[in-house]
Amino acid sequence: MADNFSQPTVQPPGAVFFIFGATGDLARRKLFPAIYSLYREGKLAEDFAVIGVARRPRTDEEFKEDLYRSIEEFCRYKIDDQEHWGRFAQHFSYKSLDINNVDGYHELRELTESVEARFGIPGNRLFYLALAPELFGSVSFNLQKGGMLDTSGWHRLVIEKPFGYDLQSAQKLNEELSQVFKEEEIYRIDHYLGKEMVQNIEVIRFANAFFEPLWNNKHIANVQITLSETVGVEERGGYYDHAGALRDMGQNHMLQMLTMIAMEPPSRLYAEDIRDEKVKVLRSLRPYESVQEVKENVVRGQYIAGEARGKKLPGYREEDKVDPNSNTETYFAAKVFVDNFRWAGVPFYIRTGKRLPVKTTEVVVEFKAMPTNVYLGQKHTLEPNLLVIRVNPMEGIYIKINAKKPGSESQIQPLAMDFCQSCLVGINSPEAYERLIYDAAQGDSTYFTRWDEVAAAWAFVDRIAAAWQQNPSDISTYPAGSWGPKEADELLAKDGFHWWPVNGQEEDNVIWINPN
Ligand SMILES: NC(=O)C1=CN([C@@H]2O[C@H](COP(=O)(O)OP(=O)(O)OC[C@H]3O[C@@H](n4cnc5c(N)ncnc54)[C@H](OP(=O)(O)O)[C@@H]3O)[C@@H](O)[C@H]2O)C=CC1
Ligand SMILES: O=C1O[C@H](COP(=O)(O)O)[C@@H](O)[C@H](O)[C@H]1O
Repeated sequence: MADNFSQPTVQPPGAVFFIFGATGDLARRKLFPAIYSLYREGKLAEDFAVIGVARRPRTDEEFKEDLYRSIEEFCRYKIDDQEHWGRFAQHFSYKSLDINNVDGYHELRELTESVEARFGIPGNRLFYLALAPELFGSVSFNLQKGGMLDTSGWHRLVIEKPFGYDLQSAQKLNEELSQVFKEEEIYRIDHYLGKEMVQNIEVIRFANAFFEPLWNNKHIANVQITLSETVGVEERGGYYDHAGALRDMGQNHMLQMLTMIAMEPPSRLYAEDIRDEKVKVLRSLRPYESVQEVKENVVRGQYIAGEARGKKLPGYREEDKVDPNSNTETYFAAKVFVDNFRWAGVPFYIRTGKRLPVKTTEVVVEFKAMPTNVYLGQKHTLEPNLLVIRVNPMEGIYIKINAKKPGSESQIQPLAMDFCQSCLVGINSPEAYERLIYDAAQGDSTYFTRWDEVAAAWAFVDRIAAAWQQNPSDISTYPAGSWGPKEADELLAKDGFHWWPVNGQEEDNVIWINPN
């Protein structure tokens, strides 16, 4: 079955990939495995090289040992052919460098020129900054001063989130970067945009006559976007305690998913056309005008000690590198409106949190009730139709409809017609970072965020953060392993709705039709 999904491979032009932060967590868990998967699938030819950069001393051999371990542990492909591994690993070298030290870049340049000559690479350079954001400005200036951009090939800068802490700091960062790189050379990562099913939202919407005519306020009652995680803050307490759920997930992944659901069809499938439509959605978000409006529409919470799957879990304030008096939110839910013709009056409910019962990312589109329920006389309340897009870790879509219960006179039964993509593709579904690294090497910026999108998202989020700042300790709590503060349920109940159980759980009355 998996063959149905295979497609011809186009290899990007030869380039050197610089991983700044090559000894860090992101490189180890995501970037090296993604590069290996691309190579395994023939999506990288032999004319590429990777230069890892960080301060720690490493010989090339030690670096390759780190690489090997990272792939063994985190890659969806296992290393099963040592000769093939040798061919892959020869493309990697390491340079120990403090990125604030401009003199070191001359040595980096010499190393780069030698690998370019060795692999026949025509001066194309992709700089991936897997670094703390405070270093982004400095590394770009030093790349320029150190002569790393003096080549006839292209230069691209790939930067990780968070892009700033608020609109003001994001603007400052953007000004620094734009002194060295043009907007079209900057690839701002939001790894959710690299996820198969997030990209599929576009196709489901614009390639199906079933959905697009109904995709508006006449037919849709509400949209729910859930990004729930079972993990706590793990080793990232220092970063997270400063950021919180709103900045860590809300400003980027959640609003980006919302734009994919709400945007108008682009005139062509070009990066700028799609990004133009997305930014219009962000500009149409209704801003909260007062602290009171934020309180009425946005819920924040922090997990306290609890239990999941028989395991006791600590509260957020007991986590490593977290302030024991912290008021940082580990959960938020919001009611958001997109004030345009298509969506006027339709609430978008978004929620995310750490230490929730299930790891899932899911979009539920709830359709309005039929104009008249002709079955009412027979005491039937009709369930609303749902379109559910499962993003992560299960991938697929299902639609929930009402049908006659077989054999009964007129009893009505909800049916969920389920297309489980991950059941078909299994482990062959590419990781988001594979797609994004490949796209950046191809020069395709469709699934990267443009500066005006980032700025509009910060402008929206900053108002919430500012209102919270007025009353930092006004935060609800929820036991680790639960579905978050009860206020998040009340947010929907006030409008006559409820959160749909993720993965269709707890819905005993539904018959599932799953052809897999
Ligand atoms: N880890 C993750 O899952 C995710 C991370 N991110 C973002 O990715 C970026 C990197 O995160 P992560 O890998 O977790 O961070 P780590 O702290 O694990 O790694 C940071 C890296 O930066 C290097 N470094 C720090 N200072 C310097 C310096 N002055 N000169 C050269 N290298 C330096 C470190 O190496 P050394 O100490 O050897 O110098 C290390 O390789 C951050 O922006 C983070 O927010 C985003 C999403 C998810
Ligand atoms: O960007 C981030 O995303 C992860 C969740 O990503 P997923 O692909 O596993 O759903 C989150 O854990 C992390 O806090 C955040 O920085």
